This record gives sequence, C-alpha cells and structure tokens, in this order.
Amino acid sequence: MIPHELLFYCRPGFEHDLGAEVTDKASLIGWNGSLQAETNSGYVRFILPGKPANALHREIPLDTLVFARQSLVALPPLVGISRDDRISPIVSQVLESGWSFESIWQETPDTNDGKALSGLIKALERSLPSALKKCGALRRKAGKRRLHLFWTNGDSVQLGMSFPGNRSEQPGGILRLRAPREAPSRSTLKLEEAWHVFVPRDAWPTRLSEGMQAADLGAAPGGWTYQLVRKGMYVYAIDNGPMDKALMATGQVEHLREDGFVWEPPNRLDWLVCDIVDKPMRVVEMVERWLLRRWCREAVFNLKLPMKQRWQEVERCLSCLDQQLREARVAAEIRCRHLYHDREEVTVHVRLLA
Ligand SMILES: C[S@@+](CC[C@H](N)C(=O)[O-])C[C@H]1O[C@@H](n2cnc3c(N)ncnc32)[C@H](O)[C@@H]1O
Repeated sequence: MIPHELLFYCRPGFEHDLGAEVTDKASLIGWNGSLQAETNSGYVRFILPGKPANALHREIPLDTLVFARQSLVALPPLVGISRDDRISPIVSQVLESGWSFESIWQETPDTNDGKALSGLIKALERSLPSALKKCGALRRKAGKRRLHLFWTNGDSVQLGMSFPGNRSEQPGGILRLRAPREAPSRSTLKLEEAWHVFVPRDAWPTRLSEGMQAADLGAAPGGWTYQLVRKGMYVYAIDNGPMDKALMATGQVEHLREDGFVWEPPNRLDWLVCDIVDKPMRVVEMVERWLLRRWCREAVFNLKLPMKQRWQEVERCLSCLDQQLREARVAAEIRCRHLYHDREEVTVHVRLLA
C-alpha cells in the first residue's frame, strides 16, 4: 500500500492557516491535493489520490513550513475499530503497507479530547510494540524511521511515518520548556524556544555567547532580555515600560525609554530581538532597515497575527523581507515558525550569511 496522504499537527485553531500554507506550497511545485482541516482539531490531512505522498513530504520539509508542528506520510485513518481489540487492525494495516520502523510513538491532537486519551495510550504501551515486533515491522535497524499512531478518539487512529532529518523530535511536535522562576515574564519561553528551533545546539557557544551585544525592542518587563542576559550578553532594552529590577541589577542591561521603531544602535550588535505588538509589515520594515545596514548579525522577532487570513499575511511579510534583502544583495537565511509558546503570532529568525 503506497501512502497517499500527509498528516500535519498544529496548534488547535490554526488548521486553516496550515491548510492554506500546504496547499500553496504544494501547488507551487505542481501538486494538487484535497484538504481535511477541521477547526480546532489540531491537525490537517492533505490527501493526494493516486500520488506517492513520500515525494511531496520531501519537497516541503517540515523546517520550511510555518504552521506545522509535525509532518508525516500517512495511511488512511482506521475508524470504528473495536475497543476489545485495537491492535489487530493496526498490525494488519502495517503489514499491508510493508512499513518497517525502529520506534513507535503514540500521539493525540493537542486538545482536551486528545489529553483524555492518555489512559488508552498507556494501556497499549507494552502490547502494541510487542505485536509489531512479532510481525517483523518493529526492528532494530530500519533507517531510524518512526511509526506514529495518531489517536483522534478511542476508536480512530491514523498511522503515519516520519523520517530522520525531516521531522520534529518532540512528541506531538511540542518543545516543552520550564519557565525559569526568576524570569520576569512567561514570554521568556518564546525566545528560548526560538533558539532551540533556529540555532543548532553545537553553534550555541559561538552564536549565543558571553560578551555579545544585543538590542531588545519592546523589552519590558524583560522576559526576552532575561534570556540574553543569561547567555552573558550586554543588552539595550528599549521600552517606555518598566524593566524588572533584578534584571537591571545585573549591570548587563541599559534601559532606554525610546521608540523601538526609530532607535538606532551606537555600534554594530550581534542580536536584535523584537516582541513589539504592532502591524506585522511595520515590524518587518523596521527589521529590514537593521539588516540592510548590518546593525546586527542575527534577528528574532514576532509577527502578531490578529487577522483572519494569517498565512496570507505571513507570506506577504516574508516575501517582502526576502525581496528587499535580495535586491540589496544581502545574503541571509530566513526562517519562520509558529512555535509552541507562540499564540496569535509567529516567530521569524534571520541570519546574515556574509
Ligand atoms: C509583549 S510586550 C514584550 C514582552 C517582553 N518580550 C517580555 O518577555 O517581557 C510588548 C512591549 O512592547 C512595548 N512597545 C510597544 N510599542 C513600542 C515601541 N514603539 N517601542 C518600544 N517598545 C514598544 C510595550 O511597552 C510592551 O512592553
């Protein structure tokens, strides 16, 4: 059985944004599929009748998608399976597909209904791997492939496959971080997650290091500044609002009550971060100015998305940024993700390459 669909996970409420993004990106490279995207379900199916989904899965890697938390090649959902024997239909479909894999993850949508399925998952934790090992599908060596069982209710599950290098290594595609007790706001986790997602761990010592200089636009009360300070950086915190006292006592922060859209740094900095709530295009144009003048090497900023057509707005902003940098012959890597700690917003990372 050749898989004919892709299954993506997302934050509940963003199914139509993810659906629009996948449809656009697939059609740009000549793939047309049909979409199943139920509001607040926490996932999207992209069905490609008669076509091998593996090829499209490779052509739109997870790293290049904004609204997807996980991307899988998937088999048709198994629905109405008997609560007395959930294992047999799963084993049959696996055998029919010819799939082999090294690990199994049972997952659910990131919804309250999904969370209520944790007991069911626990109950299958031992028996399912044992049955799949017995039939030869679960093996010690199988190209690091992973079988995902995505339970949408007690009698419906969809089987998906993920491949190393093109998947989230976090269950449910969710990077859970603990908020540091002394951080001035929970927003601190947005910047921490951005670094985990956009800066490879082995590059942290050189790209997030002591003695670097950063600007934090819209810094108060200081959740993002806290992350920069924790890395040993010196920070210009730009905001009319008050900054956290303990953070100011570190001596690593200069608080300037200025307008982040017009403030200019005194010298070239390493990082620009910006969490100002404003029109996405206004933020993009401001960051563009920083990049074209090379006032920073890397930038992380949020685009707030209170509008309905969120994918279209993100696409418009990213295209504009990309075009401006290209026209000025400024080589840069641009990435954008809807992070777990983002709500009605996405996070963009830009790194100048020369
Ligand atoms: C979402 S909060 C930032 C939270 C911060 N990142 C944290 O982790 O604590 C947005 C901040 O942007 C500030 N702000 C809004 N417009 C601004 C502007 N034009 N220049 C500088 N700061 C601005 C607000 O005062 C507010 O403190």
